[in-house]
Amino acid sequence: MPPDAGLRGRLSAPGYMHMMVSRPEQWVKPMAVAGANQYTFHLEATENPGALIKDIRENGMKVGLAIKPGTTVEYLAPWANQIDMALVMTVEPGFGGQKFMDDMMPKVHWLRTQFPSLDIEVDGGVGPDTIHKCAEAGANMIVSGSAIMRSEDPRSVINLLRNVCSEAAQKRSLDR
Ligand SMILES: O=C(CO)[C@H](O)[C@H](O)COP(=O)(O)O
Repeated sequence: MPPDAGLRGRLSAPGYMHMMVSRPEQWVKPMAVAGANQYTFHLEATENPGALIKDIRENGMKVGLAIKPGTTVEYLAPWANQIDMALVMTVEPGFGGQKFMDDMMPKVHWLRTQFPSLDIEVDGGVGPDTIHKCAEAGANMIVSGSAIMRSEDPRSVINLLRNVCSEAAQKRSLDR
């Protein structure tokens, strides 16, 4: 998205930016100016996550922190109390249509156990066949591309994904 002032308020959904880029520091200001509400960067892409978190907040955005499949959740944990959302990638970043990695679910489960009120997102290969695993592990935000776009009934897929997540969240809150 090119830097363009004034998107905030004109977007029908929050402007959540997932920056799969190197040197994420350089896009904070342009995204804020463009109207982004949340800026998610990859832990692997910066040498100073603390400074970047501070900069994102000072630019009026919420903070998301993503980890690639090869990064263990212990690297994210020290930042968890300073962020709004943890993003566990369930494919290698790059392109849609890849196979969901089941073995990322222990990361989600661990984060949910340690940080009950943190937003936890999964991204990659999420659809009707995999959503139950994500929701049961504790994800409350999902990214789904192919499963929706390739469906003959995208609306029903979206509804299913939403319902599975909200039922799991409701169950968790009753169990607490
Ligand atoms: O950007 C991605 C990977 O880099 C996402 O995984 C992708 O956009 C979501 O698509 P899909 O549901 O097809 O995995």
